[in-house]
Amino acid sequence: MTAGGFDGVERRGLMFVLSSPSGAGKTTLSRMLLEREPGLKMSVSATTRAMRPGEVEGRDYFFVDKPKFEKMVDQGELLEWATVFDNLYGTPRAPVEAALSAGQDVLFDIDWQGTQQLHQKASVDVVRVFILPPSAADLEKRLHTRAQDSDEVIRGRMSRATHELSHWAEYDYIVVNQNVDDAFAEVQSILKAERLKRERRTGLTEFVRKLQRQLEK
Ligand SMILES: Nc1ncnc2c1ncn2[C@@H]1O[C@H](COP(=O)(O)OP(=O)(O)OP(=O)(O)O)[C@@H](O)[C@H]1O
Ligand SMILES: Nc1nc2c(ncn2[C@@H]2O[C@H](COP(=O)(O)O)[C@@H](O)[C@H]2O)c(=O)[nH]1
Repeated sequence: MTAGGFDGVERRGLMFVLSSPSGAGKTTLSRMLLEREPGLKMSVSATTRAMRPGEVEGRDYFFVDKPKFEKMVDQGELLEWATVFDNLYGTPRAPVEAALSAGQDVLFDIDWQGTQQLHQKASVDVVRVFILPPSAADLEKRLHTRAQDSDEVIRGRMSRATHELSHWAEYDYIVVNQNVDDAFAEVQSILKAERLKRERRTGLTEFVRKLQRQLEK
């Protein structure tokens, strides 16, 4: 099955990826997108990282231990996976394939390594968006304001930010998340435009043929 737009033209589902240095705002923007964009489903990752206060099993992540994660890798259950900040993270394959074949678009909050793997597997269906913080000071402030990681973890994430940033040019779109509403509007516009791309819209040929038949009458 394929997704249908407001105009009823069928199209292939897409994989919408948000990446950024930790704390730039991917989770915030993802939640806003999911609230306001019907037809978009979040890919919930598996991770060996410890659960943060307020996180919910199966909503934020599937929290698994290392042997379980390694078994998922061995059995080909992950579409992509990577080591990030000394923990393992990966995308369960089955829910993504089920959502795409049910005509939904899928949203991913994954790092540059996972994005490269997804792009290698399904390049035309992957839309890559990189979120930048307005400044290093803002990034650090956001990690502290979130108040979910220790100072040591925050220091580690800040020191990895330069490396994460170095991958910005591998992305299709770059959004600076200064004001969250402005950044959201930009991300939403990207999704809307990508949904309209001719090559995804498998129903266009039939739609235009029908129009032509009507015009010939
Ligand atoms: N434009 C913004 N202005 C101020 N604060 C923001 C903005 N966007 C997000 N935040 C806040 O910054 C903190 C980090 O945001 P968020 O958790 O969305 O980042 P993230 O990129 O998902 O991080 P991680 O990669 O570690 O999961 C949160 O407390 C969030 O509310
Ligand atoms: N390659 C993947 N990266 C992932 C996945 N799920 C999350 N992530 C990235 O990990 C870091 C840290 O996340 P946090 O929740 O511990 O703050 C962040 O950059 C995420 O985008 C995944 O399945 N694959």
